[in-house]
Amino acid sequence: MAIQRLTTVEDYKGFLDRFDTFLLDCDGVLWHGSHVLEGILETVSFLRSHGKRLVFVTNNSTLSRANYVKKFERLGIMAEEKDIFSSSFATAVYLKNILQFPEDKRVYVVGESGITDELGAVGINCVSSADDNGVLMTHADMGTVEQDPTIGAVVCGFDINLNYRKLAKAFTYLNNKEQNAHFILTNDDSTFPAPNGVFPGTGSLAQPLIHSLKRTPLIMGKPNKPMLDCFFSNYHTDPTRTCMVGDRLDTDIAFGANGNLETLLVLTGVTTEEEAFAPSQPIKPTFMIQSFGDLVKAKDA
Ligand SMILES: O=C(O)[C@H](O)[C@H](O)COP(=O)(O)O
Ligand SMILES: [Mg+2]
Repeated sequence: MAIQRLTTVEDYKGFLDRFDTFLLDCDGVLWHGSHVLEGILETVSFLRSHGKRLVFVTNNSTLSRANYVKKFERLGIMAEEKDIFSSSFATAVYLKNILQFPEDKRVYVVGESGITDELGAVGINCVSSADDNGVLMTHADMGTVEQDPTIGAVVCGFDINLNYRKLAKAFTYLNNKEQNAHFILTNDDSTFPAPNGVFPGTGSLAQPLIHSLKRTPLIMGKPNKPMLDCFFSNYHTDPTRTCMVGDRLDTDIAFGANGNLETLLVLTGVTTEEEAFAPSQPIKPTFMIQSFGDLVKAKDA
């Protein structure tokens, strides 16, 4: 199926008239970090004024839904926790409901507060690696990394303070065959969209553990089943009138396809136009637009 490129005001209006609900990826669609992209605030207001429902579905595990609400408000977008689905939330739901994680075990978290906050909210005990932020490890320290039999899982997410000490602890817990700790990634995005390009993403940060352990982790976020189940069990929407909007083919657009949704690829994040149109590219969006912020021009139609 050919990708439908949206370029004119009439294209924008025709596209918007097809849908009642938009599942919006965040990094690379709405913002880069704390920089909201051009036209986004106006488009969000325009869509809501026309009765469209907006739901936010992000692989970024660094914030809890409660803190995402604060970020949205700080950046000028009203949002409620019930409309935010993050990979940290999907991870908490999976550990609680699917793994039925035992109460006498703990999760070692290589990541930020989004993970520890969401796991704590469902009553799962965590050991945060934040205590090792900035802690330099020496060769003499190698013998100080000990086993911890209370660790039943290691969860890895985006951790801007990742270091050798954290990796050594995670490796120690995951390499103990008797302990049989679960190895979980909140998501495995290879890169992270930033204002001036991309940086290594969560999936790349976990490679030292994947390579050294020779273990394949369970992955929670888009396009995987835990995030799909987390969304569709909490949010009931008509799939024929719902569009997934994202900047990555291998997470957002694949997630939409896995949920039998039409999809819109934006070119303000990771995926380039050349990548999307490459004949060898197996994942194709339904629609493509330069920026989600362009859609506000439909008001001139
Ligand atoms: O490295 C990461 O974790 C991802 O790049 C980032 O979190 C993506 O977030 P999203 O685009 O799904 O909002
Ligand atoms: Mg994105």
